[in-house]
Amino acid sequence: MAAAGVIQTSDSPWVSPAVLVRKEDGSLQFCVDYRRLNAVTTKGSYLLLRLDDAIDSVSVSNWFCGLDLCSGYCPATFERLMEKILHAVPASACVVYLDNILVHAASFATTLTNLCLVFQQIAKANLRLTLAKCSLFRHQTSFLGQVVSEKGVSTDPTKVEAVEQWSVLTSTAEVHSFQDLASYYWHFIAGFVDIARPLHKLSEKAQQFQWSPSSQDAFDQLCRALITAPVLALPDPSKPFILDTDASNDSGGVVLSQMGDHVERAVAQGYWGRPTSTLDWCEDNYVVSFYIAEFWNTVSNLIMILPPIYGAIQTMKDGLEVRYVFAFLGLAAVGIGSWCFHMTLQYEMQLLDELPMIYSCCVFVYCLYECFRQENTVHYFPIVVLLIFSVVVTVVYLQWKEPVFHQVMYGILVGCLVLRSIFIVTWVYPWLRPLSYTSLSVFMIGFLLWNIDNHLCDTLRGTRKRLPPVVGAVTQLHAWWHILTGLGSYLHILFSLQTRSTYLKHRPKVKFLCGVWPVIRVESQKTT
Ligand SMILES: CCCCCCCC/C=C\CCCCCCCC(=O)N[C@@H](CO)[C@H](O)/C=C/CCCCCCCCCCCCC
Ligand SMILES: [Ca+2]
Ligand SMILES: [Zn+2]
Repeated sequence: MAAAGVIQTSDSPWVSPAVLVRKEDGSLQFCVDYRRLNAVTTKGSYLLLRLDDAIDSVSVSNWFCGLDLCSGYCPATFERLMEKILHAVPASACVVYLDNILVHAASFATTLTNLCLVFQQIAKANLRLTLAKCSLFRHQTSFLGQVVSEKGVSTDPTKVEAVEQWSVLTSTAEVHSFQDLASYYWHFIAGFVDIARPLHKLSEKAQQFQWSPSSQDAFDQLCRALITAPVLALPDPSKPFILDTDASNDSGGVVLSQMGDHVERAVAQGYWGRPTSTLDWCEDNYVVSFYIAEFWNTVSNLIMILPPIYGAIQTMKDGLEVRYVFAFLGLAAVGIGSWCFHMTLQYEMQLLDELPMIYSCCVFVYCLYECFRQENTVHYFPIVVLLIFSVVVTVVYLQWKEPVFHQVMYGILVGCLVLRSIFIVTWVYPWLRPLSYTSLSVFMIGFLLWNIDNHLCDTLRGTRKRLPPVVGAVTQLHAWWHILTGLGSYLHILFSLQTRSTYLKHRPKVKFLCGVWPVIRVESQKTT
C-alpha cells in the first residue's frame, strides 16, 4: 500500500490500529479502528433528507438505476460528501440518501444521460461502486427498504417475509424490533397508530412484559397488514391533489390522493378503491377481506335475500296475488343492492341499495292499504300516487344526494305501514296482533341499533379494539340492523299476506319451517 501511494509514514502523536476484515463476498477489506479517535472528535451534523421526500422525488419516473457505493460510514460526513459530489445533479435525476443512490427518469434516454452524469461525478471524486449491488435500468427497484416502481411504492417483500414466520413476541426487545419494522411501513397501514397501541403500551419502560389477547390481536393485525400492504401511488406534482379529512373526539385522519388514469388512486386500502358513497358505516373498511369493504355489513344481507326469494317462489306456487311476489322480490332486491353497496362503498351501489328501499316500501304500502278490496281488482289511484312519490324521491335524491332526505322519505313510508297495521289489528283482525307487533318490535329494535351504531361509533370502535375479534364481529350494529330489519320486513309481508288471505277467505296459517322459520300456508288457489 505504501508502494501504491495509498498510505505514508507519519509522525503524528495519534495512532489507530489497522485490521483486515473478510467481507461477505470473501474479499478482504482494509479497515482502521478509529473508535478512540471518534470518541474525542466533535461530530459533524448534517440534515438528512426526509425519507418521504426522497421517495416523492421519483414520482413521475419509470426507469430506475440503484447504485451502491463500496463504503460509507459516518452518516453526516458521508451525506455531506455525497451531496457535494452530486450537487450538480438535480433530485429529478438522482436521489441520494447516505450510500443509496437512485438515478431515475421517465424515459430510457433521459435515464442514460442522468446515469452518465452521476458516473462522471463519482469517478471525479475517486469513489467506487459495488457492481454486484447495482441494479441498472429497472422498472422496479428496492430503495430505502421500499419497492419503487412506475405504479408507486410498496413494502419490500424481502423485509417483511420474516413477519410471516413470527407467531408471537416473547420479550420487550422483540416488541421493539417488531415496532421498528412495522413503524417504518406505517403509511401503508390504515389506522396504524390505533392498531399498534397495545404493543406500544407493552413496550413502555414501566410496564412488565405480559403478552395478552389484545397484544396478540394488534400483532396479528399488523402482520396481516404488512404482508398485504397495498401499492401507494407516488404523487405527481403536475396534477391537483385531493385532501380528505375526518375527525372524531379521540382521533383524526387525512387522506391525500390524486386523480390518475381516470380513477382516483392514492392510499386506497382495498379492492374497490376509495369509497365514493355519501355514507360510510361504522364497521372499519377492508379489515376482514381485501375484496369486501364492510364484511359483516355485507354478509348480513343474506337474511334479506334468501328467505324472500323462497317466499316469492312459494307465493307463485300457491297462486296468490302477484303483488306479494313483488313484495318479496322487492325485499330481496334491497338485500342484493345492500350487499353490493357494503361490499364496494361506491356511490352507484349505494343507490342500488337505497332506491329499492323506497320502491319496495311503496309496494308494501300498496299491499297493506289495498288489502280489503275485491280479489283480482286493481285500483290505479294508489298506484299512481305511489309511482309519483317514487319518481319524485328518485329525482330529488339523485340531485341532492343528502342521505337524511332518503331516510325521512323512507321513514314516512314506514310510518304509513305502522299506522295501517295498528288500524288493522285494532279494528279488523285483533287475532293478528302477535304477528304484527312482532314484526314492528323486531324492526324497531333494528332501528334502535342503527341509531346507536351511527351516534356512538367512536365508542363502539374503541371498545371493539379491546375485545377479541369474535366480539368485534357480533358488535357490528349496522349488520344487526340488516338482520332485524330484514326479519321485521319479512314478517311484515307475512302479516300483510295473512290479512289479505283472511279477507279473501283463503284460510291462511302460519307454519314454522324446520320448527323455526315462519311461512304462510294457504289452501292452493291454482285451478287445475
Ligand atoms: C309495522 C311493520 C313495520 C315494518 C316495516 C318494514 C318496511 C320495510 C321496507 C322495506 C325493506 C327495506 C329493508 C331495509 C334495508 C336496509 C338496508 C340499509 O341498511 N340501507 C342503508 C344503506 O346501507 C340505508 O342508507 C339506510 C337507511 C336507513 C334509514 C333508516 C330510517 C328508518 C326510519 C324508521 C322510522 C320509523 C318510523 C316509525 C313511525 C311510527
Ligand atoms: Ca365503514
Ligand atoms: Zn346497510
